Amino acid sequence: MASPTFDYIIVGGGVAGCALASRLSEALPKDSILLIEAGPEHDARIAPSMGVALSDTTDIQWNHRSVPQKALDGGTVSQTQGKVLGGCAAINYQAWTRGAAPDFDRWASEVGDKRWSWEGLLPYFKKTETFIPPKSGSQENRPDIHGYDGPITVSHVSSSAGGPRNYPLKSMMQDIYDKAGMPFNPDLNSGSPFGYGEYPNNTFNGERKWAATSYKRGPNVTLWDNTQVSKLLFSRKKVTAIEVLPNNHNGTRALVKKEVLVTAGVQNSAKLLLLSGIGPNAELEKHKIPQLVDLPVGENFSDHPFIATFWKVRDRNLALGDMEMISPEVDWTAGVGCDFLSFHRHDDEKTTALAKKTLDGKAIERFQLPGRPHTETLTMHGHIDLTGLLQPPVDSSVFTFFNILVAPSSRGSVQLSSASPEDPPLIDPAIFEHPVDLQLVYDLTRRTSTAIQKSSAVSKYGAVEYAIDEDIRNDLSDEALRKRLLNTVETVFHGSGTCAMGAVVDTECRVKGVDGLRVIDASVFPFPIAAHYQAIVYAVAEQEDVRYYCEDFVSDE
Ligand SMILES: Cc1cc2nc3c(=O)[nH]c(=O)nc-3n(C[C@H](O)[C@H](O)[C@H](O)COP(=O)(O)OP(=O)(O)OC[C@H]3O[C@@H](n4cnc5c(N)ncnc54)[C@H](O)[C@@H]3O)c2cc1C
Repeated sequence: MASPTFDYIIVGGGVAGCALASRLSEALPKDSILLIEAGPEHDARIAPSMGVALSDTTDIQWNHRSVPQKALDGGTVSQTQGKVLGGCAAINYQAWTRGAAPDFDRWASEVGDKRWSWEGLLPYFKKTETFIPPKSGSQENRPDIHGYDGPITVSHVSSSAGGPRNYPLKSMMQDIYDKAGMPFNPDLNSGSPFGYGEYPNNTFNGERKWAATSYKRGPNVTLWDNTQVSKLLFSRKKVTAIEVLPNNHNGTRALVKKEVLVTAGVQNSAKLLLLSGIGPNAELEKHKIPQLVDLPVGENFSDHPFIATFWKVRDRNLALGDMEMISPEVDWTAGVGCDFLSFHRHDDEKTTALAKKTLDGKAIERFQLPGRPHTETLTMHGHIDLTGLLQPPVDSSVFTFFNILVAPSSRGSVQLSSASPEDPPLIDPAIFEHPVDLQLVYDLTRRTSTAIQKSSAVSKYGAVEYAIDEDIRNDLSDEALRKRLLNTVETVFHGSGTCAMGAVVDTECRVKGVDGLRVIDASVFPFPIAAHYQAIVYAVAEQEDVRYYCEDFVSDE
């Protein structure tokens, strides 16, 4: 069979891939676009808000694990990703956060292009969403910074239509945040996310709103699902075709006239570039792959790891797993069982001194960047254990506190395990390797656990921490926190940076040193952003899409 030819080929039908396929097909109706996704087009488990989430191991995920982590005594963590049309947005927890304005302003100044600043990205954050403000803070919301006719419905616990969401432990949660000295923030997506606010999420009426179904594809898009791209082919330095695994789509090769957009996610975009000869010499030589261009592909990888604490309350029928799924007070199927999340900084003397002693150059500048959060907490009404190893107490209502590091200084890598495209990559998120990262997560966990002890969680509900050794229950020393860490550590799956802007791609997301190839996904973040990543990846894809059809598009560089 002759190889089919397309104007554009998009590799990876995740957040960025689906958004780009939709926008390009709308803007360039005469161009042919091939969207290739390694997983299936549909899966009935995705649409319900409580469908696939919380990192179950399923056949619509890559189910990768990290390499042994030095700071975890050789332990490993899940590094799963979505393998289905919609990518991780089909399996994620649906938190919708844009992050802090200073993070993007820093991004723009590091790459020398103000379109990546907060003001530069704001139109695209708006373009993505149909925003439904939280009822709790609507008076103080800023309508000017939200979008009202975008593909993704972004609601809040109090404003998502569908079943009631009066979680029985809600006011207790609020009391904990108050006791932790975290002020209420009426809009976590204003560019200043400090304090706690209602969980913004891309769920409405009990249904996930995600890339694959919310972004419509025009008739000029051809979809090859269940098809994994194994290699990019070049003539001199111009990309000319893609190859797929021999047993996928009859092993058909597809030729490209204009561009290939790699949107395969932070792990697989790097893997594909490396398999195609784009990467560091030493890494390619190890696998006998001829080098096309020498770029630091796969370096600069990071993730957002956490310590979880688990709490059992005295009364029953107050939390997910211990109540009817649908009751007059709460319909657990109406959305993710989470009321609040919050972001914080750590400018205390001890942390600042450690940062100054152990970080330098860009790392210390980023750490000290005013207005950039270092950590986040997220509270869930139930036993939410991502390790899958901790048993909840029988017949009890429980809640979980995630103490998350969102500004890691540690950097790891994504490398090849072999030259075979069928083998998973070697993924090293370097969790908590940097001493400042540990200090931050310990401080946050101390702060939240102390607040819980002082709050109505204990005085009214008799909360007791579980899933820890008896002898450290009241101990919040670094040693005791390390035990909690080793027991509960995972990440919230916010990988980024393996094809960083500035180092691997330019500010148009074009891969340096070759023609006709872009990477557009979470790989291009130059450093970790203090947020959950999907809203940012949508905005990156929306922003990048403008380059293709806006003829009077003028660079401000
Ligand atoms: C369990 C989990 C929970 C999360 N929770 C949240 C959350 O609550 N809020 C939030 O904002 N973010 C969350 N995230 C992160 C967020 O979803 C991702 O950062 C975001 O989806 C990344 O988008 P992307 O386009 O870079 O990649 P992806 O969405 O991962 O898309 C990549 C796509 O490419 C496909 N692909 C890969 N390799 C190939 C190949 N060789 N050929 C063809 N196709 C290929 C994949 O199958 C996938 O569909 C979560 C992630 C996970 C895994």
